[in-house]
Amino acid sequence: MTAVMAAGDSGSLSLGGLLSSLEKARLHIDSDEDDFGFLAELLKSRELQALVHVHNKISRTKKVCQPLLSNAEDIGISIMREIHYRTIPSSDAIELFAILQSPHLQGVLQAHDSIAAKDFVPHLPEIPVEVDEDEETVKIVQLVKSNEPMGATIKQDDNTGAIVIARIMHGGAADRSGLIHVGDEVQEVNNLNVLGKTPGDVLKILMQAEGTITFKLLPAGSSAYLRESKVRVRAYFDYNPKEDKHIPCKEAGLPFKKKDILHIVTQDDPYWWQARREGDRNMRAGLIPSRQLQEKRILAQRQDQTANGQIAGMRPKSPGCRPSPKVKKIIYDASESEDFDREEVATYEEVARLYPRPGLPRPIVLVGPPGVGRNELKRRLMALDVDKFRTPVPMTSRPRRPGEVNNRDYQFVSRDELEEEASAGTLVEHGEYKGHLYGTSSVTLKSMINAGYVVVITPHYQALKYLRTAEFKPYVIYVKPPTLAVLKETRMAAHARSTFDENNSRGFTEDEFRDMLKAAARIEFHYSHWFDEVIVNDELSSAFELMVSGVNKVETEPLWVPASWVQ
Ligand SMILES: Nc1ncnc2c1ncn2[C@@H]1O[C@H](COP(=O)(O)OP(=O)(O)OP(=O)(O)O)[C@@H](O)[C@H]1O
Repeated sequence: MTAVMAAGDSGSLSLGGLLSSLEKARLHIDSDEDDFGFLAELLKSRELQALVHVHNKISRTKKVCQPLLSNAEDIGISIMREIHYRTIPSSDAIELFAILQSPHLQGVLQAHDSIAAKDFVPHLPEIPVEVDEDEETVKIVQLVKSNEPMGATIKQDDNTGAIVIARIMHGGAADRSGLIHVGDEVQEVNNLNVLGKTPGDVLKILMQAEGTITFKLLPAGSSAYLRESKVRVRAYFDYNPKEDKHIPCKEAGLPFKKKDILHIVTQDDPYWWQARREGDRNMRAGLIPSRQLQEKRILAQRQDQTANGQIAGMRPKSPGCRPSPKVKKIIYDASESEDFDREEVATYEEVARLYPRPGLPRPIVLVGPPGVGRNELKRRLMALDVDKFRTPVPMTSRPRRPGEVNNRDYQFVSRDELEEEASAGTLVEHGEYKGHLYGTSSVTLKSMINAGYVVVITPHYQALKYLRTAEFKPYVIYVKPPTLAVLKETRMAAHARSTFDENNSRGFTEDEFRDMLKAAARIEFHYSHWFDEVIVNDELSSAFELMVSGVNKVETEPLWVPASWVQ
């Protein structure tokens, strides 16, 4: 039996006409009465009539119901952002903001995007088909060749040598036709038998073909179709398929940059996932290396680099070689080698949108190399609104100095108390300096967050491992030093005080600037995947402005965070 399928048939159906043709045919065809009875019942059934009614209604509508995009929700957010940054928004803009912010409209936009991305197909059980052993069911599929790639890849079946569909790209022409599935065997292309041909031969035929291309396909045994997953990930590396020797089809690859949010459409293949860049209007998915493949690649690359000594400078120094600590304040008690002990292979992180929670602001965490200006930025931010921004007072075991006030400058506690807190794991960071312990209590931090303050902290970068949790949901800003030349110029012009000098009595030395840049390189190498924002602290006023707009963004916009923080 040959079933001819054509996408987009919009002709109206008449069940009455079909029924009378069936009655007429009954007299001439020698067939089982039961079969005729079954068909007649089906054509008379109310369910089928209702379906046909809906079909006819839709097909009579002049407008073609095709989604123009699948990122309406993102566009809504961009408009809200645009309105938010207007100094004096018009009343219409304010009204639009309120409409876009309403959960109902956001739900509608989300539903629209799911439908546009075909993220709605229910899992139906397979319909058992009884096929005559000698008879093969083939399907004829026609696709119109255009500038857009076909959205399918082919390969030669290892066992049978037949040409089969290897992959269907989500949202591509083949996928949209709904008629081609992974595993379908290609028998003919434009009436040319492809039996015994290689995938290369078939590609040549396809390249030479013009207009409509007709495929004769033998459907795969299982018609497992693709269902889009809802997984979003943040990529932690740059990817260019053109430079990837191993990708099955370079044209089908999806290039992306570190920190891009990707919508993973399928993870069926252990090595090659299909994804779209979030917010990309192009509904066609592309191939990207799976987490498993990328982890293997990174580990192999690191082994090579280590063997060639390329990352030797990044490796932990032996204790004997470590320079004596110069940091004035808290010396965090984790050694540099901790970076390596806990090192993970950063490939993708599953993310979800976290909407601002009124009365429960996210803490702002400033990290960066010592001396870069985190405390200066924090001080300026706190001065903007003393009732809104707070910073926890650190604890110390050192005796109170004249003029110091308990709970303002430090919480003065005994060494035993601090040690107990540290071993109970209730400190987000702690360290020892000149024989005295210092630490920041996670209890204080939590109570400030729960009281509705925007907490601003400047912990040691290694504390990120303990802070970046669902409990605190921090927004991490990395304060990056500018180039050596700009560092020297800006700090000298501002008579900046060296934080490496205990008394803050002198400016930074050239060596200290160089140390700052070295520390920055190390922090970026190990922790950059955790930064929500990077601010280069060159001109203090512009760095501060960037920080203020980052802080505003956290309060007003849904932002991507690890998926586990949202569940
Ligand atoms: N962009 C800048 N231009 C000029 N001077 C700056 C700039 N940023 C910071 N400074 C100055 O540099 C000095 C060190 O800054 P700050 O105390 O904020 O460093 P820090 O990152 O908190 O260091 P540490 O982590 O060692 O405490 C201060 O005198 C500060 O005013």
